[in-house]
Amino acid sequence: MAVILQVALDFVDLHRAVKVAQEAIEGGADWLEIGTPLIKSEGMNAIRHFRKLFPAVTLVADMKTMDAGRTEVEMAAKAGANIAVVMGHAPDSTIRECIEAGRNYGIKICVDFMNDSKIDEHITNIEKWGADYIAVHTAIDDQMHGETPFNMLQRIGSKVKIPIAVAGGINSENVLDTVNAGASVVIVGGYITKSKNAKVAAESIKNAIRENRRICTTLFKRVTPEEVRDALMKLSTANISDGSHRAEGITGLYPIYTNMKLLGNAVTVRTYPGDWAKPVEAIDIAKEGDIIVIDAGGTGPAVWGELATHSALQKKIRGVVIHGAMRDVAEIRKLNFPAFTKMVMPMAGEPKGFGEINVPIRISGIQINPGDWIIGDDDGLMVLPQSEADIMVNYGMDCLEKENRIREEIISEKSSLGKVIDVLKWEKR
Ligand SMILES: O=C([C@H](O)CO)[C@H](O)[C@H](O)COP(=O)(O)O
Repeated sequence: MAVILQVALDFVDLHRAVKVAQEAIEGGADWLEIGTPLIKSEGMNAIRHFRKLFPAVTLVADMKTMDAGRTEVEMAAKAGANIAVVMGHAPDSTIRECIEAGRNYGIKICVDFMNDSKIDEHITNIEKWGADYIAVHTAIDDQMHGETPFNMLQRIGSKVKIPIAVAGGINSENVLDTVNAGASVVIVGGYITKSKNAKVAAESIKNAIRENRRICTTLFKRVTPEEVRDALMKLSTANISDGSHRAEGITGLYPIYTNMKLLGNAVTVRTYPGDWAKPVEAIDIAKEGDIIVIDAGGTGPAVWGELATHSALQKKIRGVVIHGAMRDVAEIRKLNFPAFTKMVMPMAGEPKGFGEINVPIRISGIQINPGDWIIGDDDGLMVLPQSEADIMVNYGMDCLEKENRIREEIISEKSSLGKVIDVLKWEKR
């Protein structure tokens, strides 16, 4: 049996979901999923709308039912859905009610095991009760923490007789793994809905399956801690801030030239105003790829200049951040050495040797620990604690991907941000 491509329309706005659905169907998508966010935003009217626009397409209502199974399945069925989703975590009575109601109203039922440890012991019952599909699903939020549905799918693939659907970060690179592990329905959300061209994205999923090959993608995949540097190269400080619930960055320091990308792990220095001994010693301690982050009390005299920069370049240090002052800025610009500073002045201090290297420091209220990731660009500086960097990067990537799609919609439809995201509708009341 051919593998079915189900496109998960996880939008909050109907018009955007419709546009992606049209593109995806052109690209060969088989089923359309009215995603949970869309159902929460628009209710059953979303299903009615899609039924009218796509009369012949199988519509999946991702209700994520947890209770009142009969009522929710009846609503979805009467609105025009062909399949409704109940959670594997729901009480057994709710799952059974959904299955019964499904039979009564002529709609199929998919039991969604989202990161569910109960799945192994539950499968036999679910099949016995008459569910039509089982879904193995990794939540979007868990994907950001590096989780995937592949292990669970591998484990249960051979045990299940009814068709298995799989969801959670599926893209053109990994879709083959899901098919090889026994998935009959591949549920693809972000890879298609955030693509600049959903038709091309749907086609590449279909091609990967048909041609039994991995089609590489640089976006729409989450990173491990080892992959943080490469991913940060693609991101801006704004992406990181957005992804971390509008997290604040270091404020009051500025890049000495524009179009700069500062990226590396912090070697921290606490020194006294004008005392450049520890900053210079830190150059000998830092490794290739590091950034020296200096707290010099936010004032002059300068603790960094051209000779320090030449030394840093010898060691392939990626840049410097100074809560204090630097000098020789024209030369440092010519050397293309990324530097952020609070002040610029000609007067240097002297090397007294006070302070410490690689201790926690605070600049503008933001704590920086040795080893933290520092990213800087024209918008400012963000600090990513080492233990959370992969998660912050993954949420930042999600923001970048969403923005890419919105930008494309603005340009291709000669529209505006306000119209595309329906800003009036979402103003706070
Ligand atoms: O069902 C989904 C999620 O719970 C939000 O409603 C997604 O549609 C599903 O995970 C597929 O999306 P991607 O993981 O972005 O492919």
